[in-house]
Amino acid sequence: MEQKQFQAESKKLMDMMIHSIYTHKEIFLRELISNASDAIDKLYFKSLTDDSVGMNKSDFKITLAVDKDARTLTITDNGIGMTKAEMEEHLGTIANSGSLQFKKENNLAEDNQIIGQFGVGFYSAFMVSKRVTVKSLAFGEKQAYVWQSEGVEGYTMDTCEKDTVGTEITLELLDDVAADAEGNGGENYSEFLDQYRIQSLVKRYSDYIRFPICMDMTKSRKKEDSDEYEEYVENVTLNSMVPLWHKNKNEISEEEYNSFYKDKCGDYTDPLCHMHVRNEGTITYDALLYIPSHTPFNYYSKDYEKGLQLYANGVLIMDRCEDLLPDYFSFVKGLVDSEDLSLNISREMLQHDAQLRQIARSIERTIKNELQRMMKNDREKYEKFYQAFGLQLKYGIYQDYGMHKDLLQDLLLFPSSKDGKLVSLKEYVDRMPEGQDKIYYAAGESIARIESLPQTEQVKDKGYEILYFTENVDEFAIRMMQGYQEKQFQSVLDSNLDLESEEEKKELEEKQESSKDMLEAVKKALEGKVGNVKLSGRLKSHPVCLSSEGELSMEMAKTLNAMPGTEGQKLQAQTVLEINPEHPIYQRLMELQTGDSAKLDDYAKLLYDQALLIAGMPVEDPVAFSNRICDLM
Ligand SMILES: Nc1ncnc2c1ncn2[C@@H]1O[C@H](COP(=O)(O)OP(=O)(O)OP(=O)(O)O)[C@@H](O)[C@H]1O
Repeated sequence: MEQKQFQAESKKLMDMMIHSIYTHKEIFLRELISNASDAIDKLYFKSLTDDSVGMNKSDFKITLAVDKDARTLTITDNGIGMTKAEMEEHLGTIANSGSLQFKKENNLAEDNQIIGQFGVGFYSAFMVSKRVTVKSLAFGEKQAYVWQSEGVEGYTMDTCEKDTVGTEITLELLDDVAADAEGNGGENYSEFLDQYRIQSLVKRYSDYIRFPICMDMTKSRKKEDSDEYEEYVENVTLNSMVPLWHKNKNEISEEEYNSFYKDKCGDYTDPLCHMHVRNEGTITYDALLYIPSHTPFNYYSKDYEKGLQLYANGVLIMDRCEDLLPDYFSFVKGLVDSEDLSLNISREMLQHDAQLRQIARSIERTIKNELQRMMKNDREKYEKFYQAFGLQLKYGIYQDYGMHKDLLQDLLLFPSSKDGKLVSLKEYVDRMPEGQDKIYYAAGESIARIESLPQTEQVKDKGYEILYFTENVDEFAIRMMQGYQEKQFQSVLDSNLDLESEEEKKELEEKQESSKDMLEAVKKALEGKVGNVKLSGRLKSHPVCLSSEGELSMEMAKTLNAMPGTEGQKLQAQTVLEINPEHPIYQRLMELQTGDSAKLDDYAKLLYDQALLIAGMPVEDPVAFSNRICDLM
């Protein structure tokens, strides 16, 4: 059988290369600067073993120049240059990367800084140019060559004058295209002649190229001893070169960390803390992570977008890589830089999610450890963090059927009945008195509201601490956790609290039996509003209280019923009206049961409404409630 080669229609391929690979035209500058940086790296590498290069690291630079009249942008480097053959091979052949070849030939380690690998980036220049001219003098050569192309039709090559080693690429920008009547389809290429636009593109994509990227910028200043202004030209280095995260931690001041955060993450206040990580395990990456000191205004809304910036070898790949952060740590800001990423050809995406997942897992651990350290060593700071983002951690526990509870449960804090301070679950369990085997909590609108609930009295009298759940998600979250350190959570608003002694229970049962008819009559009067009416062993000063039975508590039902889309299908907690047998009202009810059943009805309804009000719930018929009170008065 005959072996055949695949054929490629090179014009079509080139057209696809130019118009289909990249989403944003502006990245052409990133690609050409990366090529210039690679060329310099190659010559620098040579200079380490070859004295004839005659250059120091500080001599290398990339220059950008704009000529508005000629509509050209020129990118010049004093790197290794290209020979005639190399120009033909690398610029005349799609997907032929001289940089990849160089890495292979020189056995460069994986962590070298050379960026190019696919052999396509150069062609992005044609997204914005009608003609591209490359003049180059290769190191060690006497003759320079010029390569010129207008895109798909091919290229020309010739000798040219060039005295210095390196490459100069001139882009003749395309003409602007006016938008149609609806404002669609317009293209503005002139923006790439604007010095500030170029400056911002360099800052955005190429800030950490390790050689200076310089440009003459026209600025304006006040003339000395005059109110007039004059223009002057200043050669400005546009990039910061050394990424902050590549510096040694002990060389970076708090101030530097903070101003980097404010600059990059668009916050006007200092962050609460930073994490500077260098990971050298199976996957190598650097990360600079921050926790803001306040909740962003849109944080708990759909508009908030989580994510970290992602760099590959100091070149920006993605502005917001969502996959690097789990939702429960979505408040974290910052960046990750890795040499180990498999990029796709446009450098806009990653090839293998596995690497990203590995980095994300490691980052998750870092954040958790940092928060735990803060909780232990700087409680005040942690509580500040918790005020801002604690709610998100609770959502995290509730999410995914409680899958993340082990990771997050020790980061939770709740206000407590003990001293009004926030307490962690571990602290709660560690200080539980002997005999207590459950974690008690009470859910309600506010701490003040919960503290006034009659049901809390008995638990406090026992010397047990109560966690106050004031946020809607609290009770849902702990239901997902089921328990903590083998201790069950127990709502003090549950009707089966079971805190009485055997003797007390017996006494209550007897009384319950003898009050059966009255309790039955009260239940009947309430017309199905409560599932049960019973005598209570836990009430002290209050005549009645409302508690619930079963999985769904009253607070949970309230939350679920407030959700959009639940109209017309309200959930109902199984409620129990508890009556205090030690209160004078009990005696009165017993009397009425045998005497005036109409009055008993009224009293039952009144007591139920009172119980609702104490529980922080609205009475169903306020007018009827008010009329009944007036009748009594
Ligand atoms: N300024 C330059 N100086 C020297 N050689 C260059 C220059 N620009 C491009 N080259 C050569 O042309 C080759 C092709 O460049 P191109 O940008 O298309 O791909 P690449 O940089 O190798 O890979 P990638 O597509 O990943 O960026 C480079 O590998 C390099 O050998």
